[in-house]
Amino acid sequence: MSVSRIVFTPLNYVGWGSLEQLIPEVERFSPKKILVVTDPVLEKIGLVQRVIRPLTEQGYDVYVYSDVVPEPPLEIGEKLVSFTRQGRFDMVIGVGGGSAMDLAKLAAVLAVHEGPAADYLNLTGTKKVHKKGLPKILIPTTSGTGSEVTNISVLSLDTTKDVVTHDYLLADVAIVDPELTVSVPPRVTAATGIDALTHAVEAYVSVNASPTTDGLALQAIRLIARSLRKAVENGNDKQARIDMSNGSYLAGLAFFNAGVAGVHALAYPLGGQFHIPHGESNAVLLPYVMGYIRKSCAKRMADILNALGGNSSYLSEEEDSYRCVEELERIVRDVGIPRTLGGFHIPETALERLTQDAVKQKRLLARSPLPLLEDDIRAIYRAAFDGVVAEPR
Ligand SMILES: NC(=O)c1ccc[n+]([C@@H]2O[C@H](COP(=O)([O-])OP(=O)(O)OC[C@H]3O[C@@H](n4cnc5c(N)ncnc54)[C@H](O)[C@@H]3O)[C@@H](O)[C@H]2O)c1
Ligand SMILES: [Fe+2]
Repeated sequence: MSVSRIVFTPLNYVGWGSLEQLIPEVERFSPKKILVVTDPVLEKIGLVQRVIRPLTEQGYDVYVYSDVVPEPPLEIGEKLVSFTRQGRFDMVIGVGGGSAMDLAKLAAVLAVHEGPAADYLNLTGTKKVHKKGLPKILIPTTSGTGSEVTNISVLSLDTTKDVVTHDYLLADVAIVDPELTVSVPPRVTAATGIDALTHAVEAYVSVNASPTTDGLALQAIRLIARSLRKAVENGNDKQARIDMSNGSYLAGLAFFNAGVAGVHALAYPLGGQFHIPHGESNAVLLPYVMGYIRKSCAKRMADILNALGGNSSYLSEEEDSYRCVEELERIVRDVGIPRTLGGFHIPETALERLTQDAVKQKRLLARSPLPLLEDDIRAIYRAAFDGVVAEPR
């Protein structure tokens, strides 16, 4: 019998208008000096002001740090950590997509540790996080990463990505208000939505999946399949935004506990080497990775096909796993993300380096239902370059 270790964020508010819970939650911690971590776009469009105005009106001392960039490089994380240590803040609020929330967590935790953030990286670091850090509230403005409920902070390195991860990086409070996502432009809606879908799909087929994460993942897939296209077509579609917020949140809870695997392992080098946004890197690889591994998890792929609302054969799991890959391909195409590496101007000569970097993501690869070795990874990148799903192994 296997035992699943399940961890959730202690308190989550999810729903249209849930931002109203911010003040009472901040009050619980009685902070004297609050750091808000965000990005310049959110400041420019007035979203950050909307979040912090009630705080300043209540007399809180709030400092806005808005130098976060998408797919934040380690150096930006280092700068923010130094700034947080010097600023003597006693609470951190992350407002934004995964990029801002990831840095908010990192800053809150490393504020009470010593040495550079690089020392705490999973692949190359030598130190371990051992203290909880400052209280933190995370408020997503995209429906994608699920970072508001995970214990991971992702940082971009020269050619790939690495993470700082510990349960102390979990938010004290997550506030998931779909109203904050209405302004997300279509291409970002598409990419972040496929990221969330990938979290749910990879969690469902993960070797660490459990009945708890299965329920979360399948419901996430249902909500995303029903509403992602609508949210991309019309950002003001309230029900579609609500579904996507719930879907990405549920997918976050699922993958944080079951793990993501091959799609993310192969996507990280695309982000690192070619600066492709995280969701788009996942989107372009999703059908090719799932097509390659589908025989190792055919029953589960058949379940995913059902959750996607796809056309089940009701005859053969093998046939349905194939149909599932087709359905995933269709969603990626419908939301307008390029379907081959060539669509991102990645040359054939890059495939070997991508392979060598993906091989290093052992933590992720270990959760694939089909063990993915170097030759498998090479074959999947080749398939994504050629635009033809490879024969499953
Ligand atoms: N911690 C985790 O568990 C986890 C999981 C998956 C991905 N990630 C990481 O998260 C990062 C990606 O996060 P993301 O996909 O949310 O994108 P992002 O945070 O990089 O944001 C993408 C763009 O959308 C803009 N944006 C965000 N919200 C907006 C809004 N409401 N209106 C208008 N524009 C808005 C941002 O300003 C930015 O330009 C990557 O670094 C990725 O590796 C983390
Ligand atoms: Fe992701």
